[in-house]
Amino acid sequence: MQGTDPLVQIQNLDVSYYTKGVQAKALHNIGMEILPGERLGLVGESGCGKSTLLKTIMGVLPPNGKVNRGSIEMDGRNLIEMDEKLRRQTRWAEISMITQSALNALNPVQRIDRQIIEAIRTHQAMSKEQAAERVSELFGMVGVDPARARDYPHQFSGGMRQRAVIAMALALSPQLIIADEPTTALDVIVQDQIFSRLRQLQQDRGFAMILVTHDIALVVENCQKICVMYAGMIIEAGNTRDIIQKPRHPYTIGLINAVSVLGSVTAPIAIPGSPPNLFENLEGCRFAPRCPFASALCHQKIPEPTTLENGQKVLCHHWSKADEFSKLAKSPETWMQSTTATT
Ligand SMILES: Nc1ncnc2c1ncn2[C@@H]1O[C@H](COP(=O)(O)OP(=O)(O)OP(=O)(O)O)[C@@H](O)[C@H]1O
Repeated sequence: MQGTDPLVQIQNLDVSYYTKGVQAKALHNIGMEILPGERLGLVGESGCGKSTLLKTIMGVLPPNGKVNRGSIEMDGRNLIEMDEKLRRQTRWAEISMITQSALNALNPVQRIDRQIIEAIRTHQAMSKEQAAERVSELFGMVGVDPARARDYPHQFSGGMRQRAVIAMALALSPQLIIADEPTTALDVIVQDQIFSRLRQLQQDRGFAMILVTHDIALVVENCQKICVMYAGMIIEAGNTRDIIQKPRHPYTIGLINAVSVLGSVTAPIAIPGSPPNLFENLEGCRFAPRCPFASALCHQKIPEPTTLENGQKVLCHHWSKADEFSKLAKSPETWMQSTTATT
């Protein structure tokens, strides 16, 4: 079910890491909103800032990470300005996370039910018996026999462990679940099973979900909305169907062509080169050095965001030529023309 007021609204968010006094601008001017009950996919290559954005939403940035500007509003409160005690209460109870590796999320020397019972009782006044009942219910929800709840993590297969982590994320019925590459370590069949279960749970229980992945095909299958990140910025966002049918940013066009079925190209075309080093001073559009369509302006000036009639947002000086770019981008030779691509 979708309402009109956003559940979470992020505005003008800048986050940097400081290493030996040198600043890496990991997030620059991030703006996005998540409606209640919405599934939003956040895609981009490794190092583009996806994890930094999630950690900022969860309030778990490492000590050298700093929010320099912006707000994250949830239920009328700015999470960035909230004191740490209140912030801790929102974690798991209002926003929870399913991490890349279930092995990292679960304590290997503790039975799984105890871990979930402890997580529940840290936030809610509940007897051990009531919490244990809740664990059985949660196991049923994620499709694992509740009788297995007393196992240790190593007694579970990879898929079962990831289901246990999903059970933990659901334990306190949060309004937002962030899933960070939740199935990367699993084979394709188990991946499909986990995603169909997650979608079902999301529809039944109505929580909103941010799915973070480098795999745009997963977003197409699972999310109504998509945000494409590049080098710390959201360069395109909107309804998944609109963006797949009519991408307006050359980077999004490239990501789609890297998956042949989506890009309807005979063989996947990789985008040559790699994202910029964020510790360097970057001028102009951050994708310009790899973009086959970049002009002199692109190398000099960061584009202003444009919002199209369908609500699609794009950050490209030349978005109006995107149909032409899409045609040219289906040829691998086009990508070889980008001036400073390194591979
Ligand atoms: N603790 C840190 N200290 C300094 N720089 C960091 C730190 N964590 C991340 N970075 C840098 O911030 C940028 C964004 O990294 P981030 O991990 O958010 O990207 P990502 O898109 O999640 O990548 P991946 O898909 O590989 O997890 C990268 O340039 C990375 O090197």
